Amino acid sequence: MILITGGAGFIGSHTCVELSAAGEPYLIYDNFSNSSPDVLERMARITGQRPLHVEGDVRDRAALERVFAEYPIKEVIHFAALKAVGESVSQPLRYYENNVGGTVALLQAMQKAEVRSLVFSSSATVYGDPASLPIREDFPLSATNPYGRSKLWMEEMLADLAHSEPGLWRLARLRYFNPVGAHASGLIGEDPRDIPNNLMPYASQVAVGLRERLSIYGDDYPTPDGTGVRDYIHVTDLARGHLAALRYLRRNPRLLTVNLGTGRPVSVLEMVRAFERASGKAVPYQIVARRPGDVAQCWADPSLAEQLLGWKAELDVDRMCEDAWRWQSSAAARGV
Ligand SMILES: NC(=O)c1ccc[n+]([C@@H]2O[C@H](COP(=O)([O-])OP(=O)(O)OC[C@H]3O[C@@H](n4cnc5c(N)ncnc54)[C@H](O)[C@@H]3O)[C@@H](O)[C@H]2O)c1
Ligand SMILES: O=c1ccn([C@@H]2O[C@H](COP(=O)(O)OP(=O)(O)O[C@H]3O[C@H](CO)[C@H](O)[C@H](O)[C@H]3O)[C@@H](O)[C@H]2O)c(=O)[nH]1
Repeated sequence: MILITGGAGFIGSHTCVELSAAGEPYLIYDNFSNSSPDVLERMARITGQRPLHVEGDVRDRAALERVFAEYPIKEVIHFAALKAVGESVSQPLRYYENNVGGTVALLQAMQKAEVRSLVFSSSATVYGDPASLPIREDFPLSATNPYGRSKLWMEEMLADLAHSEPGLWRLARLRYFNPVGAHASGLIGEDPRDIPNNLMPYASQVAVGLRERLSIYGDDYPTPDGTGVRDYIHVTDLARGHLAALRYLRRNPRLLTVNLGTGRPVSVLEMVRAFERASGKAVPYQIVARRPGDVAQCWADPSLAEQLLGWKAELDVDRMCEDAWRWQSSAAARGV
């Protein structure tokens, strides 16, 4: 059985659905701080079975120890974290406590239970402002905000742990690029509680009429159309990457570090146009000043993941937008 921390969240719920399809048993462990138990019902409509879950916090080591004692857990996928970059700047201690503290407690509980296989959600944010593109895993790392620093520290903690008990730990550090889209059923997707920080959920809310217009943060970057360029990856492709990483770790007791991206650069304006095509709705926008801390361009060299895991992203930007739109325009996303 696989323990999925943060399994009720955006990427976690999609990964659970893929695990169900692959016949892999799992247990969701989530405190619902950024998700709702409703998602469990919607996942059941996709998989045919309500997922097993325990409500709990990853910082609560005693609760985790009970979970390891009670269920036959052999592997962990660790999604649980706070992820809003701006909020991490104003509340750094909350981010370090939740993300770093939660990961320490989880790893301690794992060590005690002799469970030594973990797939960890890292982020392309660990590359800071890359000196060249596409980004390979051996590029220099840096952090520009507390969220990014928490990811860097957790990556380093995992490396220290691997060195402390050579050959025992099976650890994957998956560096996600920009996850977007939703499940093809329209039943699960990204569900931001407040005003969305990220491009795709914001554009979706404009298209559905919840917000008046999108602000595009700068059109004077050194990019083909002046707007920021990213590597958007469909959340279902990303979810499948976790299965590939688990299977790799089952064969290889080592520390794995891979990019999960498509390798295809897409600008903000290209994304807005793709979203308009997919939704048939206009996405009115205004150009505003650059957002502090944004890099001009960021996209992956995804070849290591293909070579080691036999995984590559398959779904294109049009499909990402169609699925995001199906989710955003569904009753579930509107909370009705
Ligand atoms: N979405 C992105 O753009 C992105 C990019 C790179 C990396 N990541 C990382 O991927 C992971 C999943 O992200 P997501 O987009 O699915 O976020 P999300 O907020 O939708 O999901 C995270 C889940 O973890 C839960 N959680 C948070 N703190 C917890 C705690 N202390 N104990 C138990 N549960 C807790 C939340 O309730 C939520 O269900 C995170 O680690 C995030 O940092 C996300
Ligand atoms: O309302 C918006 C929101 C975003 N953008 C632009 O759209 C692009 C993508 O921005 P997102 O906020 O969607 O994503 P980021 O690349 O800034 O960051 C995301 O991906 C990173 C990894 O690359 C980190 O994981 C981070 O946590 C996660 O939010 C950027 O050029 C940004 O300036 C806008 O123009 N308007």
